[in-house]
Amino acid sequence: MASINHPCPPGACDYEARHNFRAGGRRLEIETATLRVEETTTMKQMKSDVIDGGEEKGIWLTWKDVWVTASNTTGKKKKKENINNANGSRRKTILGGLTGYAKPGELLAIMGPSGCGKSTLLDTLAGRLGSNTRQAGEILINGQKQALAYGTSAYVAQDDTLLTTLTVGEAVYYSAQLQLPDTMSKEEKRERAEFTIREMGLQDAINTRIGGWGIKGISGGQKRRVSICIEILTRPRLLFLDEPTSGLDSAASYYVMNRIASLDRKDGIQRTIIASIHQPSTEVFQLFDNLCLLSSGRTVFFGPASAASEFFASNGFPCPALQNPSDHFLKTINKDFDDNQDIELGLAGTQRKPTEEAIEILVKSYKSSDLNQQVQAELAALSTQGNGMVENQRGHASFHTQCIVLTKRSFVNMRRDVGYYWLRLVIYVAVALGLATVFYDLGMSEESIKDRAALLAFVSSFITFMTIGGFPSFVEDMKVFQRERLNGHYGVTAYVIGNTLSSIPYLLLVSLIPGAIAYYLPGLQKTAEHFIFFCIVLFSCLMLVESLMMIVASIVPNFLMGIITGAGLQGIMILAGGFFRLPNDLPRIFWKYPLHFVAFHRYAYQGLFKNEYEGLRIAGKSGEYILRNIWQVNMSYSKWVDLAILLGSIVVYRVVFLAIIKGTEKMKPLVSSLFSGPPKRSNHIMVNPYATPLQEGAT
Ligand SMILES: Nc1ncnc2c1ncn2[C@@H]1O[C@H](COP(=O)(O)OP(=O)(O)OP(=O)(O)O)[C@@H](O)[C@H]1O
Repeated sequence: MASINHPCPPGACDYEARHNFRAGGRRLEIETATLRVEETTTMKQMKSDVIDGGEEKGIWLTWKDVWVTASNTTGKKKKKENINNANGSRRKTILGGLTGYAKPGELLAIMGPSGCGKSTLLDTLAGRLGSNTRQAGEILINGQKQALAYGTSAYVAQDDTLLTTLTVGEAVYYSAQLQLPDTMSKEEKRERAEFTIREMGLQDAINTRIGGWGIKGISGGQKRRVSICIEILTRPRLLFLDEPTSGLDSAASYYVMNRIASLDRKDGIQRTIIASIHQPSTEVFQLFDNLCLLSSGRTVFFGPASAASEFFASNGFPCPALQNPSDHFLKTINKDFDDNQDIELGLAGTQRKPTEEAIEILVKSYKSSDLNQQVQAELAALSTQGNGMVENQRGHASFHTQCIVLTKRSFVNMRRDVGYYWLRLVIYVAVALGLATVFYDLGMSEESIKDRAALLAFVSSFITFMTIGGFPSFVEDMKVFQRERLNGHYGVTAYVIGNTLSSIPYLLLVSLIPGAIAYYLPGLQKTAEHFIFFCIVLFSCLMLVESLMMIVASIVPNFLMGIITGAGLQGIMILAGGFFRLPNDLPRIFWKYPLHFVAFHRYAYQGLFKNEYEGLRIAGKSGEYILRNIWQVNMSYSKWVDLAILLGSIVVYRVVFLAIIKGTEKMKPLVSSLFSGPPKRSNHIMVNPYATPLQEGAT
């Protein structure tokens, strides 16, 4: 039997799960052997990257007495939450005075029950806390207070934010092209991408689409591994992983964690790796150098992972035989189900709180333990022996390469995402057919004066209005951008250029086909010049609405709120455009000045009206007369000026989009520094029936 060849390692109590993967294990071992052979060229390349980039320094990360509070969104003080109300404000304490360190060449695991603050600790260390949080305490990198430059560290977030239309291979390869320096050839980048994909055991899914809502693609566990692949492509010196093994079976978890833990060995650079993790198997647990065990934002244990069992045993909580130690730790400190247990045991309403007592014993014991003293000593030593400022030595693809790759990737995504353009094209064609039948063959009667304008106003306002239908796709796009941007994959300008250029062919297509139907069947001016002008105005309006929606997506990244905001803004601009209420009849305050001049609809209406009426004589009236006296069009400049204003507005909208993203990035650290400061005692009272006296450092 295969089990003879794969005996369960001693001390591993979760052997059943792994033995279920015996065959898989054998296959993976063979793959590992193949990888070992193939590693040589890729590893050489990785090494030379490092040498090219200069001397790589390891990163020592230390944190002392870190507190994080968040505004209480419910507004109500919940019974068991740690809510600060000493100064009248309601803030929930998420992290209560954590101290620890992470060293190069070591893997620090953060463990604890769900909601204990693992992700918050990772976010705090990585400088990614949300705007409703406040932090206090000292976080040092190589002994100094410094912000890590984009790209020095990588963060694998809990959610897998990926472009669902790409295949696994494409997602990783595009990312390699964006992140790896131009000194590497395309072939080398492809090799690195393929190597990393195999490292994460994704070779069989390389040509499978990632998939998402409505499209079945790779599994959740495979998505997790794609996210990890993308972030380890450049072998960052500081790597944060938020639950890297969620969704993975125990064998895959082991291989993934093993590859992550052994990143150092591949190129000889010592990496600092911090991972929050749920339910590690015994084998995975053995990969950890240090363990930080949290409960309700407090440290239960920090120290060598191998010392945790002894610490629990010495406090009266020995790990039962044949039980996975990590399961035992979590079970001992998880108090979420105490009430259920009480109900099951018929003790509801009594004072039985064994888990809370256990936690208090462990927290107190840890505080007074040698382990804690050792952490303080390490901290003191690390803060003096650090290597100073960390330079971002990671080479990037050039701006030019970033623009080209982002344009290509976005083009492919737009082509494959039905919701981006294709669905809109179908709806536009249907609406254009509707318009063509309603306004068919307008002729030259008196009524056609009004009908022509109604048709043109409908096309330039309502057809373009429907662009908001693409908003969900814009939001998904923005989410991927935000993840990649936070990890320093590319610049904001390159993204905006890529996004703009890639959309042009589709917008031309959706202007031309429905445009031709809605233009020729009603019998508008037939020359090519008039039709081309009409299409360019339609294209400009679509581009403007799309730019407006991208601006909205960057500010309001929520489907419903974004669509409501975008629709509201457009509705107001349409009203002020000068068709539904003529320019001279618009109320002067707000609607005429400034809105009529700001709303791009004014230039679209006036340009299209001039394009249609100029040169015509309808029911005895000249086109110029109709424009000036009926539609109150400003005739002091030509239709081409209206078009130029529309095209210029596209540039302005895109620059605004760029400025908002850049501004948000610049403002975030400022806002966080405003809200962070020396810890105040009143800010961190942890209301708890077993509360220990506050440490002095937290005052
Ligand atoms: N920005 C925030 N605003 C308000 N509450 C927050 C915020 N961030 C985290 N919290 C709260 O802090 C607690 C810890 O959250 P966190 O995500 O860090 O837990 P976790 O240990 O990573 O949980 P899980 O293992 O389930 O992912 C939770 O109760 C969460 O609701």
